[in-house]
Amino acid sequence: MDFSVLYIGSGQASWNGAVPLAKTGVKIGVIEESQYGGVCSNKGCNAKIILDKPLELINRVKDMQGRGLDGVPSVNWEDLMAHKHELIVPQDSHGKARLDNAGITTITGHAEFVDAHTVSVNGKNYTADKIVIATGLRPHQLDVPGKELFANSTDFLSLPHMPKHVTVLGGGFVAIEFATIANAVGAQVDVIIRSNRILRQFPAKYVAEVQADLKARGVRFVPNMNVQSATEGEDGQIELTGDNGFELTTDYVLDATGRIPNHDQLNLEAAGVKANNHGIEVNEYLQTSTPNIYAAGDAVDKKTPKLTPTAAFESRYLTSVFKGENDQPIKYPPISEIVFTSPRIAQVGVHLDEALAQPDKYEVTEASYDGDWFRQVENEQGAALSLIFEKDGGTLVGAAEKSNNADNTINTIVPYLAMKMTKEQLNDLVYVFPSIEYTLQRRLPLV
Ligand SMILES: Cc1cc2nc3c(=O)[nH]c(=O)nc-3n(C[C@H](O)[C@H](O)[C@H](O)COP(=O)(O)OP(=O)(O)OC[C@H]3O[C@@H](n4cnc5c(N)ncnc54)[C@H](O)[C@@H]3O)c2cc1C
Ligand SMILES: NC(=O)c1ccc[n+]([C@@H]2O[C@H](COP(=O)([O-])OP(=O)(O)OC[C@H]3O[C@@H](n4cnc5c(N)ncnc54)[C@H](O)[C@@H]3O)[C@@H](O)[C@H]2O)c1
Repeated sequence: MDFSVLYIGSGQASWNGAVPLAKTGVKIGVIEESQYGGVCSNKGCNAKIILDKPLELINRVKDMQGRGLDGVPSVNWEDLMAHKHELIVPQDSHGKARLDNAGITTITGHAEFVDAHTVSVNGKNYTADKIVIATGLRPHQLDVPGKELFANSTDFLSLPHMPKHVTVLGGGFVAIEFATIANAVGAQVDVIIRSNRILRQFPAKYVAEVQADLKARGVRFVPNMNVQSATEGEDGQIELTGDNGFELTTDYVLDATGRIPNHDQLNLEAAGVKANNHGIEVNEYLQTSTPNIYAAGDAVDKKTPKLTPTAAFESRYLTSVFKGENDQPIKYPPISEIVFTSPRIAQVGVHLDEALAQPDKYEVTEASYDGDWFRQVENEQGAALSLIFEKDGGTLVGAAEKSNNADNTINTIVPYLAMKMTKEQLNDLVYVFPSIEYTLQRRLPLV
């Protein structure tokens, strides 16, 4: 065999486990058809957070007007895009160097299965004892006449100039994060959603508040609407039609209607690997229907959120299995999630809406920050934290926050949940004062 372990895809689900495994002397190959490091590094999280940064800063500056700060800066999209390129373009070569430096053989090209132990790339066959499918997702394209006029998330992340009128299709993570960015940069933004709810996985109450805030800033939402066609007008604008005679003329359409698995291009049948529209089917050891073939990250059909930290966790889990250090099924810790709106919404553990629907099982307390002096230093209004306790035993099992600092608060709570800490133990922790964490501790109903 050419390799002990051969990874298809070089994203978070691959390198996080492949690099430490290679360092133990195991012979490893990684195949990548596009950019090394995968979506998050090159056309996902990293690029997005660079474009979001000025918005976050501007919102904080707005809150401080008349409280020590005068004047609100505006976003220079072209400069911001140049800054993004400067940081993101090298990620591909850094991603490859990370593998090369660990002694991993990198193979550039499109991989397809020949059989359960053989993968073909550019007409050459490579054999391996074990193969890990870590091929991720690609943007879904709405199937309507004129769909070629639509841009996707990758296009938006390299948009040279912000159009005057941006129309976003979808109400998920990408749709709402990018609508928030386009609005802050000065575009008129319309968001067309096929249902009447955006960001379904986040607490309805906080989502409604964020949506109301976006509306107040000029974002228009078109609920319960299916786009039916797009045509290009003479002036280069895009004319959309939809249900019940709906028409909209716009400069730019971002199709943010979700992401679909790449496994349809892997010739899985040759290896006997089962998959469906949601991803590769795996057992609780991330093993596919063919025992020597595993899958990790976004490529997997799973209930766990398809995020970078979960992909990295699964990759590290597989390494512990391959090293013979772990014979247990994968056991996910509480997974935290955040949507980068302004303010952010973040959550971990039991979801707030699920807890509110089961009052016999959960006790929910909401701690408003409006009366908290430290949170008022930045004059943020309407920030709130919900804590979910199991009635039986009183353990903290979930939390959700809507605020500029939601990421920090939820990250602070992650170990509380993972270590199943009691109220008394939480009370005994000592944090820097003043700080977000100290404030959080005072908001917890501890004793
Ligand atoms: C716009 C956007 C913003 C995001 N923001 C966040 C965020 O803020 N936080 C967060 O946690 N997550 C975010 N995500 C999700 C995150 O990017 C993914 O969860 C993560 O990249 C999954 O890693 P992965 O390794 O499973 O797959 P990927 O990163 O998709 O890597 C798969 C790799 O496999 C390669 N590949 C596919 N098929 C083949 C083949 N046949 N042969 C060779 N190579 C192949 C692909 O080219 C790709 O490089 C975002 C995603 C997008 C699109
Ligand atoms: N902050 C983050 O962590 C972050 C940010 C961006 C993306 N991501 C990840 O990337 C992935 C993809 O995000 P996304 O926003 O592309 O997908 P999504 O699944 O979050 O949202 C897709 C949206 O498109 C709509 N939609 C789907 N099919 C449609 C159709 N035929 N017509 C009209 N609307 C349709 C859905 O109702 C939904 O509102 C997710 O797994 C997410 O976890 C995470």
